[in-house]
Amino acid sequence: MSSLTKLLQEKRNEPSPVPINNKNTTKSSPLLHTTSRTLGLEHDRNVRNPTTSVTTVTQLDSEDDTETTGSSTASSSVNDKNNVLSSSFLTANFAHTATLYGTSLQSRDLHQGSGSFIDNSYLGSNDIPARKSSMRSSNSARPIPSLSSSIPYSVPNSNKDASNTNIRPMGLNSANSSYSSSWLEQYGSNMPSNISAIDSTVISSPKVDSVEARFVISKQKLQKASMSITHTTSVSRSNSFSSQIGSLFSKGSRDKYAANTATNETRSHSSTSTNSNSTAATAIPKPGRARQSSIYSSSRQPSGSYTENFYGSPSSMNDHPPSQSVPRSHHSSIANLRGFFFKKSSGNLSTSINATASNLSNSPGISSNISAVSNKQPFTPGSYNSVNSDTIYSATNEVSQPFSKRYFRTGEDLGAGAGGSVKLVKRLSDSKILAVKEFRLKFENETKRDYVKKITSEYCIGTTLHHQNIIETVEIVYDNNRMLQVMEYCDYDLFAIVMSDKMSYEETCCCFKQILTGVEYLHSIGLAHRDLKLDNCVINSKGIVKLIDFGAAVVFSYPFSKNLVEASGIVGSDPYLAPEVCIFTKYDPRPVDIWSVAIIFACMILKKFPWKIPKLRDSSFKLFCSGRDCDSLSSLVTRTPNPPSYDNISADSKPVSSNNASDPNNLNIGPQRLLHQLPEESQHIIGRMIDLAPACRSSIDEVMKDPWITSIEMCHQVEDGLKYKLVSSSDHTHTKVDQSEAHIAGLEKKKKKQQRQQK
Ligand SMILES: Nc1ncnc2c1ncn2[C@@H]1O[C@H](COP(=O)(O)OP(=O)(O)OP(=O)(O)O)[C@@H](O)[C@H]1O
Repeated sequence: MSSLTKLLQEKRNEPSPVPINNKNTTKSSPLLHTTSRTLGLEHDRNVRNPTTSVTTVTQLDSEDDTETTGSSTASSSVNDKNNVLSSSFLTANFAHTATLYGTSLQSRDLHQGSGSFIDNSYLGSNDIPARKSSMRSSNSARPIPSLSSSIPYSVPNSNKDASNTNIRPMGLNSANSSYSSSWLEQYGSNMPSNISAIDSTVISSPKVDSVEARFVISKQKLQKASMSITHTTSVSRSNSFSSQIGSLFSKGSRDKYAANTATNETRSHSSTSTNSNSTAATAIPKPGRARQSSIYSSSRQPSGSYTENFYGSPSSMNDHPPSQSVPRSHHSSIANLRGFFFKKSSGNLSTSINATASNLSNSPGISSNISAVSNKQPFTPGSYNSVNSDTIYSATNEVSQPFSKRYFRTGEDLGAGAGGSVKLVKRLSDSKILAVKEFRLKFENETKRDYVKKITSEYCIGTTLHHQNIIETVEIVYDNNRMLQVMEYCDYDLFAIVMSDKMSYEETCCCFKQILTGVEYLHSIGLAHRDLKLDNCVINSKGIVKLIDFGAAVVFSYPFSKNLVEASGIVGSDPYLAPEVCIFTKYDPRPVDIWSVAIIFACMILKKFPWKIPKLRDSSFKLFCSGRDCDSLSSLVTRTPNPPSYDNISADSKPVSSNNASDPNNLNIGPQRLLHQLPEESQHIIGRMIDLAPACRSSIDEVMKDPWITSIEMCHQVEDGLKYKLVSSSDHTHTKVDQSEAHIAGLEKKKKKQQRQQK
């Protein structure tokens, strides 16, 4: 399969048919700074059987092969629907995600076609039929090049086998482009008639069900003293909730940040119940699943004997699976895990990794009972009455007692998603309130291997990460045929706080910077989250934001290696997805995180999504892509580090609003479409973070060095002996909402109640 790297190389060797802004060609991308080197190719454990692959997702229907923005021409006029904007650009993107969930392609199509996710008013009327058609036929479509292959990375022997393209030296230009130009073919279509405004009104969180367990993470010594956790009951939300809650944010909230800043000063001190009537919408379009879980997709990886070997041998987690079962076994998730830890860690860490792996594989019944237990097994309050409970990981020494003797479930659900459900529990020893994630059971159509990979990845990551902006895992237990992850509890979902519409601008910036700090930590250790969204940020009573849900996290770099391990699959939630995820089979996951965090910031400011999905069928996104002196999304996404036009946005060069679509200063098209709605001081770095080209996108290090980011006062904790001391910012306080609305589940309950009352 061709790759983005190859595509870029191809572009460099051939004159670009469309002028591209190359003003600052000397500026180097953080992704491109490393020296060229030949890589030892590693097998891609994610290579699918082409006959069954659904997670590759990079198949485009012939109708979708081109994607043209119609940028820099009057054809991108917002007001003239007769102007031609290449429908190839419009349609090329949507097909990718649609194929992700394997058999869900059609269901997703139908789902979207029903308007449950993309309301008809959001899309051009001409888009919907075309999209349906394309999606349904995408199974027979040609594969799309991977982002990683088009990105400027060196891809030795990349034209030999797609399986060899998932690891590339970070920052190298590629060669040997075999990228098919067919998908760049252009064909026109009429502009949708209703694309004049960013009209996404739904903060939704499609399920994150794609997971690549690329590594095993060993436990580290918990060095921090336990953080104080507020003992507060709460209700839950999950991404499924947020996906259902629909139009939580009013359309009219655009440009409200200034007003909110003024009015929220007083409101932010409120700890009373949230008056969400103004923000909770009645219409609740339910977004479709953003993607199919690569881990859930049996086609994503070969199944069969490897699974049996995995379970059959306690040490098999650290062994390469049989090559005949997993042709790319040497780069299997287990191998990845080994590499990650053995290289990075001392003997202590390696030992603990092995112990973790052994514990998992030796856990009674974990192999034999996975399939036997019903996914609908009831989980009643106080039901931790296990007769068979093994502690796999614990940050404390209080594991002599069975799990059921040490915890009591309060009955409160905190949330549920693709990975499982999260409950509120009380630790009996100190009455501390904690959260317990009960990993889901294996799906019927899921292989044991895929299931264990999913579980292993998430809980191992949880035990490894230690940072104030990352949720702390207290214990991992195998109890009653289920994996349980005990975590610190946070009182609020950031989603719920944003929903309250009480956040001050300074508070928003603080949360934004805390999220960035968490991402900085993740990226510094070679991990990418891949599902960053409001739903996956919780905040404690002290105003400390923590990232949760590492079910989609991947290793992109192993210790002492400069090779980039590319991620694959459309993983994440539609509105937060970076465009390259929807186009290429493989991509660098770091810029994906950066993009998602920028979308989070935009959501916090605008109280709505800029677009519902980063595909050209989404009129708002199409307009965002337009006006860039480039006529195709593929060209935009595969650009080398040539600073985009909006890169130079400043107070001096701020464009003047115009209604003329051909006017480069038209705020309705191009990056200004979104950026002009954001605070001026944020526009530069946010613009860099949502650069369509991942190679040009700011790295987390660049983001953290941005003058505006640096100036943000961020609440944080500092070590004070064995404890942590809160350092609160002086320019804001953190919003507290009533516990009945602190989590999405509470908002959902309220919404259902309102619906009942309306009937
Ligand atoms: N430590 C925590 N404290 C408070 N609430 C939490 C905590 N962990 C999870 N939650 C709540 O539970 C919900 C589900 O958690 P999580 O996202 O880990 O589940 P999931 O099944 O992996 O979801 P997804 O479908 O996004 O993968 C979260 O959205 C959040 O509301």
